[in-house]
Amino acid sequence: MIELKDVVYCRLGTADLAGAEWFATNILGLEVSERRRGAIYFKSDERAHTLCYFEGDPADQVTAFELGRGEDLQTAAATLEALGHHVHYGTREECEARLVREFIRFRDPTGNSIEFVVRPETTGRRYHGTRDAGITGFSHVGLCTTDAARDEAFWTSVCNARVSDRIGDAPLMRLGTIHHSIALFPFHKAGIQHINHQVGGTDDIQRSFHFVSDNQVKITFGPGQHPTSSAEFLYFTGPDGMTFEYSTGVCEIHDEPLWRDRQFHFEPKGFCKWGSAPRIAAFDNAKGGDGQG
Ligand SMILES: O=C/C=C/C(C(=O)O)=C(/O)C(=O)O
Ligand SMILES: [Fe+2]
Repeated sequence: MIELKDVVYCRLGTADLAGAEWFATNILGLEVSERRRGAIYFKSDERAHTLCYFEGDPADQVTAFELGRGEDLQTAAATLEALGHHVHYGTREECEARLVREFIRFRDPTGNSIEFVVRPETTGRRYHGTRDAGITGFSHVGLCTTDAARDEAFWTSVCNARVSDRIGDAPLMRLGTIHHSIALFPFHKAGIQHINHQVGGTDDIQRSFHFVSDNQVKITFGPGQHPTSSAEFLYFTGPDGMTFEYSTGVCEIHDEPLWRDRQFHFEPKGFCKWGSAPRIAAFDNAKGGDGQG
């Protein structure tokens, strides 16, 4: 079993690095932690970085998870190779570019590019956003899946994820006590479906709703409240069509052996307690939106 501790960063290719920086700082509210040739690193909490935009193909999207120790990485690589995954071992320069000690990269069964990393850098210095979005940290990713049952089995049997709830066939899975760190949404191709940052409270969701709309950024869902995690949320569209989510109040699961995953219906009520309908492609089967994400 590959023991994942947490989701640690996303890397997104873009043809417009300056535009991505403008959005990440002025709209999303992240802090630039470092600039390198062809790449900009962003902080959202005490970690050295939780998002990196780099000059490249917007289809080049990576999600990284932290493993405990170097030995775990070797074992994980052997497990993945035995299952037929091609495993790339990060070179010294690639590790340096990710601020990690070691990493491997492979594709999950859908084809999502995943990195397992050891010893990602932290700063011990709190994050200070360009605008006061109230961000408390990077928290989870939604990944597209072309076969939810197959990919759920990968994340829960090969890795240590546990299903907290399902919406239709879409599992929301935890790695620690937070309700979910990974969610899988059925879609016809691989990709990051959304990137979540937690914010301090309802005020931040409401203030961002007005701020984001006033800045002509497309809101695709919310404000609303998820019946699954109880989190209040707002989704909006960033560079290259990426969906970003702010949420607050995600529930934690502490009664681990007793928790039973719940089944929610894949329709608007399964997504929002307040009646907001999603306009996000991978939520489109929910019949609530126009499929634009
Ligand atoms: O509507 C589905 C999403 C549910 C949740 C949640 O319960 O918090 C998410 O954050 C998500 O996967 O986007
Ligand atoms: Fe989410």
